[in-house]
Amino acid sequence: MSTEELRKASCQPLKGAEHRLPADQVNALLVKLPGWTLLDDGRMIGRDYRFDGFLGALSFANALGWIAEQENHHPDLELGWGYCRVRFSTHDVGGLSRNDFICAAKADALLAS
Ligand SMILES: C[C@H](O)[C@H](O)[C@H]1CNC2=NC(N)=NC(=O)C2=N1
Repeated sequence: MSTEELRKASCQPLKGAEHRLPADQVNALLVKLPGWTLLDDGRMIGRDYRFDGFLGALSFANALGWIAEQENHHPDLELGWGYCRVRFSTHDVGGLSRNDFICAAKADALLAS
């Protein structure tokens, strides 16, 4: 899947370990999302976004929150002055699913010019 395809895709309800992506697919998708890294022994992806102040970080977190509700797929967020730390994993599969990469691409698209 290309970055553009990920950005346009919708999350699907996924439950069960059979939906967990194998390492080769994870690595192939990560290549499409520069800035995102593998965390937690490959069970999570994350990216730290930088902003000029607090309001930028807060606005980004709010926009991402709206997307998360639409997609029913939710990030772990940590924010403060100048940064928003985003983490995705799929609790319902016990690791990474396609949904994490779709939402990561949508998060990036919020800031793309
Ligand atoms: C019941 C509800 O649909 C599920 O728990 C959804 C909600 N949002 C979710 N978000 C994330 N990141 N992983 C999930 O497994 C997940 N599951």
